[in-house]
Amino acid sequence: MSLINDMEKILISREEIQEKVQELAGTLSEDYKEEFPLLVCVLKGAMPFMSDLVKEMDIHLEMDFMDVSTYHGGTSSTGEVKIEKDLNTSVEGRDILIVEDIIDSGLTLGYLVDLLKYRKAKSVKIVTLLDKPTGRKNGLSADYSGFVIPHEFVVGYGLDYEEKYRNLPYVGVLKPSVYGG
Ligand SMILES: O=P(O)(O)OC[C@H]1O[C@H](OP(=O)(O)OP(=O)(O)O)[C@H](O)[C@@H]1O
Ligand code: HPA
Ligand SMILES: [Mg+2]
Repeated sequence: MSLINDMEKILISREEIQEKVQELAGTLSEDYKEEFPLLVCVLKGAMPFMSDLVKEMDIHLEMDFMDVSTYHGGTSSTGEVKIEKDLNTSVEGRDILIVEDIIDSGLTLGYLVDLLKYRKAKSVKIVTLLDKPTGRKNGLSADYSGFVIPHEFVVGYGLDYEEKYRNLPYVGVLKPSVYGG
């Protein structure tokens, strides 16, 4: 038994991810070489991306972690977000790079960007591995983006279905039978 048996298809292979992470890290290292950026990993999904990205960045940087949950429920989609774990570092005057696995509705990041600006960050930028523009409920866009993906629910490389599949080294779409269909 292998987890790959649960996949309908692989959208992005391990090799394609590795190549893209190196490319993004190179660009970021160039753009931030004069700064001492604070990389903010949005738990839990961005953990594998953050881990691989920082190892390819050849500049001084600081890391911190934040865990937020977004309430999409009810009839409103106001992007109300609850902070489950806050940063340990002050962002005032800092150049912040938010590291995300995916931007879908944009509500999580919309909230985070506003919060970090309110806390007087010098700059706030976003790097995301995946961008699903068809899901967007606000005008949010990433400053650095790996792959634009179609309107499908994806798992792997940090992304979960019921907390599972985050450990896959690739990004894929599950077979309908996995959802109990
Ligand atoms: O653009 P959005 O519609 O807000 O969706 C994107 C966010 O949703 C997922 O996280 P989730 O809140 O499910 O938590 P997790 O990272 O712990 O899986 C994903 O990791 C992003 O953080
Ligand atoms: N997969 C897993 N988690 C997600 C997704 C997705 O496509 N979009 C937002 N959170
Ligand atoms: Mg997340």
